[in-house]
Amino acid sequence: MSNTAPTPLALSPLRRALADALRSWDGRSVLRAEAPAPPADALGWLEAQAGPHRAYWRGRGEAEARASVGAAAVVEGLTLEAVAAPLGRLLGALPAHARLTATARFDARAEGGAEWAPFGAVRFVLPRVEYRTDGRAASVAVHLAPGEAPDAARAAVEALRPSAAPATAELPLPFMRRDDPDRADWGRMLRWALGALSSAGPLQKVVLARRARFSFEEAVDPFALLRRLEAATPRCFHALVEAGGADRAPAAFLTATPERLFRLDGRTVETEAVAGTRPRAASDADDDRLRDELMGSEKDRREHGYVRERIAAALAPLTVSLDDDGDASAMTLARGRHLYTGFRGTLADGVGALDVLRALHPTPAVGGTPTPLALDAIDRLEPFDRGLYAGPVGWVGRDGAGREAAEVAVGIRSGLVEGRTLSLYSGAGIVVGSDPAAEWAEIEHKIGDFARVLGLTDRAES
Ligand SMILES: C=C(O[C@H]1C=CC=C(C(=O)O)[C@@H]1O)C(=O)O
Repeated sequence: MSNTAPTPLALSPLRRALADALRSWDGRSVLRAEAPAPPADALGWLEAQAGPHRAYWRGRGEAEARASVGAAAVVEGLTLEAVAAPLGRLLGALPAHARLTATARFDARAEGGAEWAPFGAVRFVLPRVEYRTDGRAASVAVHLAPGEAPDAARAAVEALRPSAAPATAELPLPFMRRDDPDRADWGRMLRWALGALSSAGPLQKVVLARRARFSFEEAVDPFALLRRLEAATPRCFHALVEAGGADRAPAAFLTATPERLFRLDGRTVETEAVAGTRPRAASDADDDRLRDELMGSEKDRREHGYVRERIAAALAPLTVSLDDDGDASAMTLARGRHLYTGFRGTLADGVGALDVLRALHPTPAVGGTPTPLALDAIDRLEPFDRGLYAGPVGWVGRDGAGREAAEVAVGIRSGLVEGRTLSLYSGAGIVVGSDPAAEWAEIEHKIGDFARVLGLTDRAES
């Protein structure tokens, strides 16, 4: 892949595309002017740009990556319900290919930690400038929101910077690690949860998470980190979202998640239950044994079953047809395996991406069963704010034919970079029969993707 930059000369097509688009713009819809650009590494392009709302997205198994900077419009609020009306208007004004980046806190009701404040609760952003490439061809697009002055787009085009060469330097090693909860508190949390699960009460499953916070001598480069994570975690969604930064470096949320919350292509919706876990092993024989153990585990199937049941119940009122895979299969990742069941349906008339998002999030893969009781238990037991961890992250918008389209992942296997601090988050489903030590180890293995690219394997997996 070439790292040729969008030099001032290469901006001429975009300037012309913008001038052409402005001539026919009615000012009431979103303007998108797009022109070919030299192919570059999308993260390198993004790293070089200055401005707020830098974001990156590559769908699972997809060649195309999109990087964006700035905002032509931001729709945000405290809940998904609160943004429904303005979001609907903005989505209705989008042309083909245009997307809004989407993020939401795991639990909008939970009290937010200061570290997550820059990200807001629910946020949809129409990027000012977007770069997309599949590694062979590339383009740059600029947007204007309804009613905006054309100069906002012209200035953004002139402010574009040449791509940065991908960083090759080693990532720094942390000098300190702090776990919230620590092992003793994890034991106490699990005892409480297992007591509630085995009582006659209605709680059947709760997903409990941990945070491991690493301190470094120097600032962590989120772009270098994500670049290495992408290489280490094929078959995952990769996203980076920056927020804040007026008076200090912006915070960056990163995820390398295997789990899709949903995908929308016109009227077709796809989703999946992903729950039940085993690590992979180095030898084929051990790897096969662990796979068979997962597939045959009554406890993991139960954990998985709650997610399947909830997805089916949540989508039934929104769809005219809904099929699932039947039996669960194995989702095989670079270092781990999950039980997986795919769902595919056709949405009823009038149902859109936000309805699907509201119905599905949070599934019992990250919350529990029944959802409200599980959220209360998470709020009460976890000694940190999940923020965007396990929340929806992705995009909603239009495909190349102008149909409604969306892809939203579940922001697990994620981290928050704040200057010289990196916080890693992962959780595990707890049901009757869960073992606290095994669940601690499962989470340690899940944060291992990040830990490995940081050169921390021994410390993180001991
Ligand atoms: C909640 C997480 O994983 C979920 C997804 C797959 C398997 C899971 C499990 O087996 O516990 C979790 O439900 C996480 O990685 O933070």
